[in-house]
Amino acid sequence: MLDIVVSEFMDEAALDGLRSEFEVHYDPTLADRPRELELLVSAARALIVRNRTRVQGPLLAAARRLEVVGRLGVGLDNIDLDACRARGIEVLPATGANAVAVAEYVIAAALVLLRGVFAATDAMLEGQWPRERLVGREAARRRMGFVGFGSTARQVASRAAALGMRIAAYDPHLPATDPVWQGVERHETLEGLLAAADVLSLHVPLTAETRGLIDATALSAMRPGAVLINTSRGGILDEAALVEALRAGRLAGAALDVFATEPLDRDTALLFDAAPNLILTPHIAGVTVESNERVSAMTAANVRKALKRKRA
Ligand SMILES: O=C(O)[C@H](O)COP(=O)(O)O
Repeated sequence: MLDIVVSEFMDEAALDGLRSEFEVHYDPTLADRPRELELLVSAARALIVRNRTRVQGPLLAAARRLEVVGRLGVGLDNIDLDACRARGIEVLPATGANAVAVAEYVIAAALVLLRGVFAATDAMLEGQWPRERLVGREAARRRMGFVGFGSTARQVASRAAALGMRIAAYDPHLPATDPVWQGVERHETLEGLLAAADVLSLHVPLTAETRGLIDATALSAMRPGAVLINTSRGGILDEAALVEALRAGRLAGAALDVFATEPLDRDTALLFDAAPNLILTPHIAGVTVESNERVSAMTAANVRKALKRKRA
């Protein structure tokens, strides 16, 4: 009898651990074949996903034996949490396991965007020597602003502080008395943070409260010449308004790892085409060799424990 279906990529060692105790069906392309996935999940006690599998509507309706969803990551916006709760299906994210990977991505992006020297190879091979055009900015003493100051943002902040950056954040869900605010400029309003940050990094989940949070008005409230990094979720940022701010030169650059539609649809690709100083990556900030091992091991352990507990 099938115990666990894994519909997106997962580390082999963690899979082998699960296979030693359970019947596992692993196919990292299943997220793109929802009908087949529904059929498989109808017999399974557990489902392990990343961010592409829509654990909602028809999939949940088909999943009659489902007891546990293991999430190889932290974002839960692809999962209908209310429906899972109502059915008694546990949803288990890999909390914290990819935070270092995201933090290193954000720091790298901040340095690349501020310095602006790392796209000169083509010009140099053409015989140019564009030194004056490539005089960039230092991170030290600039202000890194965080929208959302949870554990991933704090991993970024400690690294940014080590570079000599000032740390500022807006997080209405963290009480002012929380010790994490020590040494951090705490902003009561989003507008206050936007006006202060030289580098703005987004670290909030996609919820009804955060959808469209960084819209045209928010972007126009940012410091002229600031740069923006989004590793949270695409729906939080108005992509068209960002491109407009980049083209107008109000913002100096952006790095986007997450998008309203993933992979990019044709219209979004056209929108982003040739936008100045825009770095695009395919939802990979949280995925490194090491984080994939940690996330997979944590998820395997979470699912194993839940299945054993439920059987007992
Ligand atoms: O939510 C997350 O942690 C990110 O989406 C990365 O995880 P994923 O690759 O599993 O989506």
